[in-house]
Amino acid sequence: MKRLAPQAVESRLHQLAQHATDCLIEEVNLTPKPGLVDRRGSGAHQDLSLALMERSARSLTPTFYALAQQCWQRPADIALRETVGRLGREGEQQMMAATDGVNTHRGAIWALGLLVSAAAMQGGEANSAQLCTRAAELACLPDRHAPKTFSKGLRAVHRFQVPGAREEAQQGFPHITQRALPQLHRSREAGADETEARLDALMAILTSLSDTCVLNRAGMEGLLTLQRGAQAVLLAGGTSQAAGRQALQQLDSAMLALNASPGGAADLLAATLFIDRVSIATH
Ligand SMILES: CC(C)(COP(=O)(O)OP(=O)(O)OC[C@H]1O[C@@H](n2cnc3c(N)ncnc32)[C@H](O)[C@@H]1O)[C@@H](O)C(=O)NCCC(=O)NCCS
Ligand SMILES: Nc1ncnc2c1ncn2[C@@H]1O[C@H](COP(=O)(O)OP(=O)(O)OP(=O)(O)O)[C@@H](O)[C@H]1O
Repeated sequence: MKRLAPQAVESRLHQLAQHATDCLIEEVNLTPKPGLVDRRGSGAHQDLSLALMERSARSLTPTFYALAQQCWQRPADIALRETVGRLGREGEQQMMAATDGVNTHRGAIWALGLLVSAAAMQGGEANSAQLCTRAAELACLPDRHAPKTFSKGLRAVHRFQVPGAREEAQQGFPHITQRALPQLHRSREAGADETEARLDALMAILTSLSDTCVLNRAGMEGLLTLQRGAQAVLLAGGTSQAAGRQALQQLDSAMLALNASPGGAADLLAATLFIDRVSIATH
């Protein structure tokens, strides 16, 4: 690993934290997303808004910075896992303080927190596969201090016997490496503009993610509706095509009718944008 001067390290740590926050802000501003908060409004959410999501994203920069600082050029071991867990939980408290108790970004703190940590472990230089592998190593390690509390995500994982946020990270974010990033690149190369390419990447995640946010609100039927709807957008040529945009509009209406929204997929899209920004290109 390269040895950087202290000032260069400091600037890289700040950059990683700022990129993570920027990706959250870009995710929420991406429009139109099915059922999610975007520039048009709150989607299927009563307690969320664009302004609240942006405030929440900004409150997380110090958490991402602390994660990067603690993880800089360190190997994945239990001590580091426990530090990351503590900082992640403190980040959740920062978020809750900034939003008056509304859960805006719990899943995003988890995914982006692990990826910021992974980028720092690699000394700020890694390709997407290395980033996801390092993040998975951390996610697989036990954290003695993790509270054994009830969560909506765990309830869905047990009830429907599907992988959730924890498993996605432990498996090295397959929805990012095998779906979202390849789709993002394919759509860009096919001439889609950046908004269309990002929406297509979101659709690619949605085609197979077992999003516990959707399962909790709309059950397995709701999740299947979402997965088929996203597939229809991509089969119609993606959101750069009129038929693809129309399929997306139908999917949005279906999600609003089900009062459901794929918050987990939105988190993974933000994480995809982060990897796209910080990783060394290998494709
Ligand atoms: C693993 C987490 C997300 C808790 O998972 P759990 O399923 O119990 O949680 P909860 O219902 O609170 O939140 C789940 C969130 O994950 C996202 N999500 C849902 N489904 C999925 C999925 N299939 N894949 C990825 N993300 C998903 C959604 O945003 C959802 O709101 C996390 O909050 C956690 O354990 N944090 C502890 C602190 C820690 O160790 N942090 C380290 C990194 S900073
Ligand atoms: N643009 C977005 N719009 C909506 N949700 C998003 C967006 N981006 C990320 N999310 C994620 O979605 C999650 C919100 O999901 P959900 O509403 O299911 O959470 P909850 O408050 O725990 O549950 P509920 O609202 O069903 O009571 C947030 O934790 C956040 O990680």
